[in-house]
Amino acid sequence: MTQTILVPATSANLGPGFDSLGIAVALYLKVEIGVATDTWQVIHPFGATVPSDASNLIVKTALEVDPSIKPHQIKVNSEIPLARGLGSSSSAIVAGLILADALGEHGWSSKELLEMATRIEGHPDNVAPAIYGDLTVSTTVANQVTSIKLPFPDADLVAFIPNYELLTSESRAVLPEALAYRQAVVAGSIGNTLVAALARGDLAQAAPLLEGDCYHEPYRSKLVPELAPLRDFAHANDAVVYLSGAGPTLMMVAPTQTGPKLAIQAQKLGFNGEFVALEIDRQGARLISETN
Ligand SMILES: Nc1ncnc2c1ncn2[C@@H]1O[C@H](COP(=O)(O)OP(=O)(O)OP(=O)(O)O)[C@@H](O)[C@H]1O
Ligand SMILES: N[C@@H](CCO)C(=O)O
Repeated sequence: MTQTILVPATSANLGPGFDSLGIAVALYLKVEIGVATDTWQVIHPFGATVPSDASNLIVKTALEVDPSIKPHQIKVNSEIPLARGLGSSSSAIVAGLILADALGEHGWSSKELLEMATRIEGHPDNVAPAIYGDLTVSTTVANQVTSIKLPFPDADLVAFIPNYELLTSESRAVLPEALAYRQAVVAGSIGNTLVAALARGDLAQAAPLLEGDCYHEPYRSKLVPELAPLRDFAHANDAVVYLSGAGPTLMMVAPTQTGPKLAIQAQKLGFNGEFVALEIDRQGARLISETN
């Protein structure tokens, strides 16, 4: 029997939903569980900077939650670019948890996976949609993670994926230590109203709120100089843009049936990167077992 773990990419924040909102998109991390070996062997396409032994993030995560699992060869293929704001580290963490679940035969629930993944990643906005699929609204209160899955409204998504990396740690380092009370109240109210509009499937009301963030985009825009000109382009085409996760990917949200054409037009802007039309993944992470 062959077992393959499939985990979608994710796009977090959606503007004012900092560290809380996220969507799953149809780019996948695929991990095939191979034969048992003496030491962990990870065959992957990422080059020398990503480890191929037990210190690889996928295996490290698996061993953190179940140190008793035996070494295997695992084969990794990925459509998710690293350090671009499409949740590559969260997908790797979720894949590691499912690897430990499969090898340790634990039968963990999605909620158990969510709790472990949030503890390891530090915030639930990417790991929740990676596990559940679609749009998730999440928070942690008194060490308890709550995540609500909602259908993201009908819309087309076009990601601008720059040719440069931006590590989450670097992008968090430019954020302020504190927000003034009044500013925090406004920021929260924009996020709340966005969630209500998304829950109603009302893209027209959600669109300006997706651009209403006060928590992180004002501080991070200097790291992603394409944000302002892409917003101008988007507005001329009935679309809006938010910084995906910690960046540098920018996500355009556009009316249905317009995404592929918008991606072709936007490519002509001459930015240093690629425009990709993306679908929402409605299902989330899964383990596929096939008999040979
Ligand atoms: N499949 C993988 N296998 C091993 N390590 C990985 C894998 N995917 C990501 N990583 C590690 O995670 C790092 C990227 O994590 P980081 O949190 O900076 O960005 P991201 O998760 O892609 O973006 P964001 O969190 O903003 O959506 C990579 O540089 C690599 O070290
Ligand atoms: N909410 C996180 C996502 C990236 O891990 C951030 O914007 O820093």
